[in-house]
Amino acid sequence: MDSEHSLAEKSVHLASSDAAATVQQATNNIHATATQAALPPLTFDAGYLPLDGSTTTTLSFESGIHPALTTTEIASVNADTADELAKQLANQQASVLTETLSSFTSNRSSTYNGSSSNNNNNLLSTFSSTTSSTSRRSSMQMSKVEVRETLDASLTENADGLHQLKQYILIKEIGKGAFGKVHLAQDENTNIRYAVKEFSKSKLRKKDKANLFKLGPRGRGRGRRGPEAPSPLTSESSPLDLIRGEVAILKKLHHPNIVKLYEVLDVSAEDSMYMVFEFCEKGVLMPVSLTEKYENVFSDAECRDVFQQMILGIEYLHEHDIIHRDIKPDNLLRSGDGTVKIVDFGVSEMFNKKGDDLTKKSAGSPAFMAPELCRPDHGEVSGRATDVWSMGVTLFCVRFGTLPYVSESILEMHRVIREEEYSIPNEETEDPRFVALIRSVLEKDPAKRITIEQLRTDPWVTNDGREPLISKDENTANAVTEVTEEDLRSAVQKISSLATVIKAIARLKRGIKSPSSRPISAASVLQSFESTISDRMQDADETTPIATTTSTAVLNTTEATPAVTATITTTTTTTTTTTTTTTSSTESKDSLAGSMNHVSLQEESKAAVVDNEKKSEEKHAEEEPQGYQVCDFDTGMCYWVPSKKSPDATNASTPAPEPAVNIPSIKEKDAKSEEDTKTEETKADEEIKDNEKKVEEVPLAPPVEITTTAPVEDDSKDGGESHTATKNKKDDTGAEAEPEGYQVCDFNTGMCYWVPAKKAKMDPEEQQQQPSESVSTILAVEKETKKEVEEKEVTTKPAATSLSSAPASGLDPGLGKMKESNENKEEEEGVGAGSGARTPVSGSGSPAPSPGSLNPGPRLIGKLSRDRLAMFENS
Ligand SMILES: Nc1ncnc2c1ncn2[C@@H]1O[C@H](COP(=O)(O)OP(=O)(O)OP(=O)(O)O)[C@@H](O)[C@H]1O
Repeated sequence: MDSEHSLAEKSVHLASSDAAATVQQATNNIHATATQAALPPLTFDAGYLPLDGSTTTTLSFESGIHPALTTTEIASVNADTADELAKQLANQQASVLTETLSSFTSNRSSTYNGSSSNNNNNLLSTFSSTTSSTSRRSSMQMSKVEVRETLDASLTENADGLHQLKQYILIKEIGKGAFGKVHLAQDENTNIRYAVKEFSKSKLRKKDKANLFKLGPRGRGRGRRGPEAPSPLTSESSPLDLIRGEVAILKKLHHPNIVKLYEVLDVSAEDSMYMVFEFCEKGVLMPVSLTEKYENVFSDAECRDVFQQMILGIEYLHEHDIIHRDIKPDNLLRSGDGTVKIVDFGVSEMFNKKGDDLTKKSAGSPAFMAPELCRPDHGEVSGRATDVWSMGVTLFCVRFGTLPYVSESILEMHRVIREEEYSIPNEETEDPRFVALIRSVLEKDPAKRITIEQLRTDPWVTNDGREPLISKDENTANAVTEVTEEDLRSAVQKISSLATVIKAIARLKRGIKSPSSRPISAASVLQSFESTISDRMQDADETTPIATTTSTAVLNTTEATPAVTATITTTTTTTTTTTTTTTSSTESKDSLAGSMNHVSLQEESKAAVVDNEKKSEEKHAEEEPQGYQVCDFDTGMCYWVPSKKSPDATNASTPAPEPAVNIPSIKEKDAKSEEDTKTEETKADEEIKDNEKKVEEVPLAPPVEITTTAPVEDDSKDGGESHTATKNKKDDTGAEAEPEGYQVCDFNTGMCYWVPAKKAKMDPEEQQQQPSESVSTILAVEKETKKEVEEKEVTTKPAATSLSSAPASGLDPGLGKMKESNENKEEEEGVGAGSGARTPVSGSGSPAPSPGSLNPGPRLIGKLSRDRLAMFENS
């Protein structure tokens, strides 16, 4: 076992193999022993004991290896509890186990508290002491578990004829979800039981496609939100992407009231994927029916206990900017000790901006949906308030066995929820505090609805202070605070303005430390960035695999060894490397956790980076086609602009720009004298100022007369006939409308162009989501020498002409229909890759009309100054 796992190991010298077997047995049965009255206040899942029959065995408490090993409440496991456990185990080796457990526990605690320098975040054991609601409320410390993802799992049949997935023996079906069955499974090594949820990949794909049409590029797919939100599947996508969003959320959450996810398995040869969850043996809180009353309702005290746990779980989620959006009794399971577990994050949404919870999406089950969501065009609503409403409906159900609002059709249900009042059964005999609480939770006006914060001190919830909840700090203490790949990804994902994206890149290039002062590896940022780009582009077309190529070209990414990637920090990253391999991604993640205080690049790594860069440049020179990509971040469209040397450059007469990859390497930079740099900077500043002046001179809404032979969608009847359209229409008020078109920028050169375009049809929701960035906010990366700038201008202008045939449909993120029609056009017109000077690498399905067939084409807008860059950074 490698050193990373050493903390979690403990060698135990046992007198005999019999003793070893005893300990094995005892450990396997810890969970049962504890829960089945032998040790009521303490339960913990067994450790993994790979016994070899000898006199020495190893206790492996490592969740990274074995999913059973999840710490739930380390803090409460101390020498005493271990001692107590040992007594109960009643075997001759108990003291050994006791010692082992306590020593392991103290090790873990110190690691958890950050005092260990080892990067052992994923090495955790499973101990919990949560059986009574008091203990549940009093100790919420949990630690992280690394969720394993296996892409090549296989489903086999064991000797008993049972299906087996890795070590999980599928015992029986315990439920059915929308995408497949849920199985009770048992780990053949530890006998610990799990709920293994099966997903049909084909069903997920169908849903993914359906949502693609329904919701547009940002609202699509199961678990589509925040970091690691799945892209529409391409032939190259991992099937895991289908559930990536849900997995990403669950990975971040470590709370007793949130179901624990241990593993995600993809059986590549079959239609199934599996998520391995902690088993909640008491099942759903209660069945809910639209028509029948559930008779076995909860007592007042039980309701309080359940509701308190819901508050804690939801508070924890909201604190981490996650909105569940489907709270209902069906999604509240109970473990053996009665702990409520919130499950099913399939429609949950993770907000990337702290405090932001505004959502436009309607999700969840109609009967539990808040009134503000029960409108076809409800605009942005507070996700937190909608979760509170659903909690209220759930509480109503568990208390009265019925729903507050019932209707047979969804539309009517929406109307009833919006407009009608519910009645509380036997209100007169009900606890007035409960009635008051229900009324404040089921308040139709979200602004007046009680908040989670207020629920904490509600008289019924706390039973007039006699049963207080643990403090918010304690409840949310186990925050996932370190910067992870996911965080970065999400940060970039939510960056909607072109300026912000450029700013991020500019910062990266200039090696400015992130505002949070956290060391973020260049690789991570670049990788996040490229994911965003590729995600957006894949939004535009799920049929063309583009991610890797595109990101590589845009960001001048090259392969880096994991070791190098892991040590890069922002201070000196400049043009260092990134990688798209899984290995380096992991390494990079580790580096984030492990290098929190580093601000400079170590010499060793620097040399490695330079070396690597050189190698990769050589490699790219051989492999990469010459050219560069320009991207419009508002639409997510990117285009490949071949350079002179490019094999794609069919329009050889048009001088193409140099590949936009000439950001000075560290090596080059180091070689320049400071003086040279200063002179260059001064020159560049002057040039930038000039350009800025040009930017200001460019009218934001230039009236453009467009003559085109390309069929414009609205005028499709005209076929390929030539016609003229005035793009700048006046709106109702007579004001000059925004120019129609889009910006493309080459981030390496900092050059931006305005490309007039035909009117895009856009889903109104999407249209609102799409940022509209004014031209004046375009900024450029500095540090170009005057010469370089001049060269760029000279060389890029012709390219701009070639770009004039950029498909206007690139504006349209509505995708589905547009894509179809574009594909048809492409066939009809015989236009495609290689037919023009530029090929849309996004594979958006947009045609690449022949040069000159569209509008006058992009115009150079210019660059922004350092001042403006600084202004963005300060804002
Ligand atoms: N972790 C678990 N422990 C025990 N039983 C579970 C667990 N997860 C699911 N189940 C059982 O399986 C049933 C179906 O669960 P599942 O979450 O798949 O249903 P669903 O709400 O339709 O979800 P989805 O829409 O995501 O498929 C649940 O009602 C419950 O009985």
